[in-house]
Amino acid sequence: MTDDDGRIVVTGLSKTFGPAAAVADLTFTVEPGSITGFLGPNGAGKTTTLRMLLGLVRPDAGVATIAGRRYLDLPAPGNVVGAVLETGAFHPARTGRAHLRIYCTVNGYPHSRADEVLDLVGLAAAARRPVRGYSLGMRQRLALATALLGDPRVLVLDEPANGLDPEGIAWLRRLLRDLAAEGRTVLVSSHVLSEVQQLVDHVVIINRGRCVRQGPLTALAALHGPVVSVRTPQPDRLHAALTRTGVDDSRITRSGPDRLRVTGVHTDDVGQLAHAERIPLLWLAAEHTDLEHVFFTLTGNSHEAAPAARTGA
Ligand SMILES: Nc1ncnc2c1ncn2[C@@H]1O[C@H](COP(=O)(O)OP(=O)(O)OP(=O)(O)O)[C@@H](O)[C@H]1O
Repeated sequence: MTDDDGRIVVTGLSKTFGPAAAVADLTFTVEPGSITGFLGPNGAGKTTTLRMLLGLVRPDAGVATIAGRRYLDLPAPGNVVGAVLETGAFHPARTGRAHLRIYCTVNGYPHSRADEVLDLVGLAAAARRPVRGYSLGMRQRLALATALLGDPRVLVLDEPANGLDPEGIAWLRRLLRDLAAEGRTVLVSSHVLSEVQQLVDHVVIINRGRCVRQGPLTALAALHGPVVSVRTPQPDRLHAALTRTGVDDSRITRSGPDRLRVTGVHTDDVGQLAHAERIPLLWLAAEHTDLEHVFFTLTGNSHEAAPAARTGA
C-alpha cells in the first residue's frame, strides 16, 4: 500500500440545486494514515460532497478522486472505498449477520467475512438478532461493518458518532485509530466539532459549500490563541486598561458580573497590567482552547457559540 493509493482529492467541486449552491468550488485533500474530520454546520454541503465523491450525485463542475480515480471509474470500488452515508437502510426482520452475508454474496466475499467484521465492530453477540431490535448505536456499528466488508483502503463515514454513547465514541476512536495506523484513509463528517474532536487529527471545515479551513486539528487550536479568564471587582477598569494596551474590544467579553474573558493574551500580561493599574484581581486563569468556539467563528454561526461563553466558570 503506497500513500497515493488512498488519497482523496477534491478539486473545484460545485453543485447547485435550484437557485442555491450546495457546494461551491470546493477543494481539499485527505491523506492516508490519518483520521480527517469533514466539518460544517447543518446544510453546509457535507452530504452533497460525500455523495459526489461516491458517484451518487453528478457534480456541475470539478472532480473528486479516490486513489487517483473517480469513484465510478474504480475497477473494484468495494475493495477501495467503504462508505456509510445513512444507517436506516436495513431490512428490520433480517439479522445483522444475514444482512452482511447478503452483501458478501453480492460482492463475492466469503461468508466468513461477515463474522470477521461483526467481531471487529463488537456486534458478534447480537449477530443473530433481527435488526429491528438494534439501537441507533448498534445500527451505526452494523453500517460500519458493512463498509468494512471489502477491507477497503479508504473509509468515508457520514456522522458516524451520531447515536453512540461516550463508551461507543471511545470504541469508535480506537477502531478508527487502528484502521488509520494501518495506512488507511478515514474521512468522518460531523456538524458538531466536539463530537469528533477526540476522534480526528485533521480537519476540513466547510461553510456554505466552501472550504474555510483545512489542516491539523492542533493548528486549529493555535488559531484561537490563549484565552484568559479573570475575576475582578473592577471589570470596567480592567476592560479599559486592556483596550488601551491594544487588545481589540472584540477579544474581551463580560462573562459574569465581575468576570472577563479575554482571547489572544496570556495570564502574565493580564496580571502585570492589573498590577500596574492597581486593579485588584480575585482570580486569574488560563482556559483550555475552546475548539467549538473556533469552529463557530470560522463558520459564522456565532449564535450557537453558547458553550464558549460558559467556559469562564
Ligand atoms: N437533492 C437536493 N435537492 C435540493 N436541495 C438539496 C438537495 N440535497 C441537498 N440540498 C441542499 O443543499 C444544501 C447542502 O445540503 P447537505 O445535505 O449537503 O448539507 P450537510 O452539510 O450535509 O448538512 P447536514 O449536516 O444537515 O446533513 C442544503 O441547503 C440542502 O437543502
